[in-house]
Amino acid sequence: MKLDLDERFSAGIDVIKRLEDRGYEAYFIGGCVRDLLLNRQVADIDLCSSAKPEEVIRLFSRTIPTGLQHGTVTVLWRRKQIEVTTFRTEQNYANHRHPKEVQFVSTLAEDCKRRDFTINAIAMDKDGRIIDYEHGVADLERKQIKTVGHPEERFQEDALRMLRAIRFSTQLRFSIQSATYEAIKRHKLLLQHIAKERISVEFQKVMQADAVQQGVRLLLDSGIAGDIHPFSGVTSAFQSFSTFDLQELSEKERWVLLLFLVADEEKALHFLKQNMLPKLLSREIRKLTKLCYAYPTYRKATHFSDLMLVQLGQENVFFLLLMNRLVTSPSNDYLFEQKLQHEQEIIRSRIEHLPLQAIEQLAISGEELAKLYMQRKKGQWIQQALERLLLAVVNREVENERDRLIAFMMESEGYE
Ligand SMILES: Nc1ccn([C@@H]2O[C@H](COP(=O)(O)OP(=O)(O)OP(=O)(O)O)[C@@H](O)[C@H]2O)c(=O)n1
Repeated sequence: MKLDLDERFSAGIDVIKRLEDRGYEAYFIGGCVRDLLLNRQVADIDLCSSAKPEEVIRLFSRTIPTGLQHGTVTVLWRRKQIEVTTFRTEQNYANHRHPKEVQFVSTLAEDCKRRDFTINAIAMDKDGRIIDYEHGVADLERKQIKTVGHPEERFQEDALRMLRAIRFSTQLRFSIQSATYEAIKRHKLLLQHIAKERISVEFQKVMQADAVQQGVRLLLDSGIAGDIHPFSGVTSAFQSFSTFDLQELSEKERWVLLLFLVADEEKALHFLKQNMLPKLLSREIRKLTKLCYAYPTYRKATHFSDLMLVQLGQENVFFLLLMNRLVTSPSNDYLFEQKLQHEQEIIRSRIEHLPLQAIEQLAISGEELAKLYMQRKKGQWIQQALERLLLAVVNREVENERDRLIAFMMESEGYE
């Protein structure tokens, strides 16, 4: 088989050519070949080569020794980063983690034998010719994840591969070959030895995939979600999570739903922390999760008071409506979307008709209040006064005009 390579591969082709010019072998390998064959977006370009890391470093002017312990050097080539890994085996495993020292080999065939799955062991030369020692192309066609050689050996070498199998199955909507899957069930406890950062990278990819539900079901069925930290603390949340139509939800919504289903705020936030999501996303999820725990029962637009609408803001109220509808609707409710939209419409119209939409729109600020009452020490009373004014404006007891608000303050108890 020979493929046409477009510009995504051009930097890699240049690097291969230079290596070949110096008498080394080099090939595209792993995810880039797999994704090219599947017509998926190609992320990183990885090469494998007979050149040793120090030889790669010598041959290229700009390199980063990204993973010398695995024989990997990153070559910087025309604003692209190409990872070059020397042909190697997997040996000297300690505690089912990465090898202590790398063992180089001389042929591509041997290098392919040490790789995790057949679909990740397809090599391609610079002209687009496929070299497929482990019959990965047939497994791509069969849509199956199968280890190279004995699954036990591959999982003993690196237990994370069991989670990777579930992740690839979820991302690609592939099945897991039965011998591979049975070995996952048997050896799942080896995952206890894996660093939580690596586990969290794989789980995040499951949560991002369209078929997230398939992934969560596999995590449960294989026993990983029941036995392996950090999932073991929240197994029942996983069980109910797997019954939702998750595909329709954004990544953020999926996380908040899962955390809300934990039904214990502290436990949920602890689980979130252990998953090491990107900071911004994590902060947002944390905020929304806390909100869901603070307002667990507001599932109808009429259950929100006017004051709550202003205090929470439309976006947060919409989120609460969604979460509460999700956890209270039967999973086959075909009117789900219509009901949700109807509720959102009611909220939107109620907010529109309020005298003001946010506390910041009050015609007097906290600073102005502090100036008016110079004799008082700044403190909590300012916020309390603002909230009192907000309530009065929302209830139409006073108009949202500066002088009227001041007069209202003066009249009301405790503020003379
Ligand atoms: N535990 C692992 C990790 C990686 N690999 C090999 O190294 C390649 C590159 O690994 P990685 O970049 O983690 O994954 P990709 O297959 O490129 O997939 P993705 O980029 O989607 O993560 C894999 O294809 C596989 O051949 C492996 O054998 N065992």
